[in-house]
Amino acid sequence: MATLESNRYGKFRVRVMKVIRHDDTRHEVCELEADVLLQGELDGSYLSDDNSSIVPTDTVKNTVHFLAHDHLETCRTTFAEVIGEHFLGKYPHLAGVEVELRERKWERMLIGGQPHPHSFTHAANGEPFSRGSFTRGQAPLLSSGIRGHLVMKTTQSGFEGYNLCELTTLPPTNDRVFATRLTAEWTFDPTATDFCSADDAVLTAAHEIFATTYSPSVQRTLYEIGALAIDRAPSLSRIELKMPNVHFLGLDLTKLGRPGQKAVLLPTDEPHGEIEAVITR
Ligand SMILES: O=c1[nH]c(=O)c2[nH]c(=O)[nH]c2[nH]1
Repeated sequence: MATLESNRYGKFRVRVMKVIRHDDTRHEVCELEADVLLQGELDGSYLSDDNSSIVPTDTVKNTVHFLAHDHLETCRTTFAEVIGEHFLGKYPHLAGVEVELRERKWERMLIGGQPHPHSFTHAANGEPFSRGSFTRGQAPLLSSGIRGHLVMKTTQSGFEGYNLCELTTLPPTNDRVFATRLTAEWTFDPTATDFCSADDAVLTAAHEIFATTYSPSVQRTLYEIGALAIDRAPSLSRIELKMPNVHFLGLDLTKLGRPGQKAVLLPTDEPHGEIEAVITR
């Protein structure tokens, strides 16, 4: 006999762009793509032909557009909260809502060194996102993060003193290129309100550790980034970091008449090291 163990449904990839007009020519923008998943007393729609519990996914899409019109400012995480609370408030048969918002970041163009009031360029280094998990009767769980933020340093990184065995061929080094496609997600404690300044603090901490400290391993640098982020952003309770080691391999150009050269490297995508950790307060 079959049993319906769990179920949820919603609309994915709902896109929206809001122009916030401070006056005729000075604008701000916020472009998002939303995934919204609903859970609750919905079993009837799977176990019978009764659709009465289903808020159509088309309505879910319209809701995101409507809420964007009335409430979207420039803070993603706040808008995730608006969406989650709207669905739980409006539909008593829903018990839980999951929201993910991915942002396309638009940055003001610099024209003659001055930020332009209504012309923007895509700031494309990584995909910023926010997630909200809303359960009726509980405080919302909100997080923010970035996927695939590419950073590189060309020295002040090494890897030595690691485990050696008969399968080890890696030479130790105290001077290597270190590049990573940082993915991080930081969770806010329930009292947090200023999500955007926490986002800025985390990325600034990541850049600062990466650029200004010697890295003895990706593992160590990852931890130092997480620890400084927790220190600098008091509203964070937890940060999860993923730092693939994007290798640039030394090229042997001896046969081309350039023995021992260190300037020309081979960028590689695979295989890559994968270093991950969760750091909590
Ligand atoms: O920083 C590093 N951590 C590792 O775990 C590792 N493994 C490896 O081959 N190179 C590196 N570098």
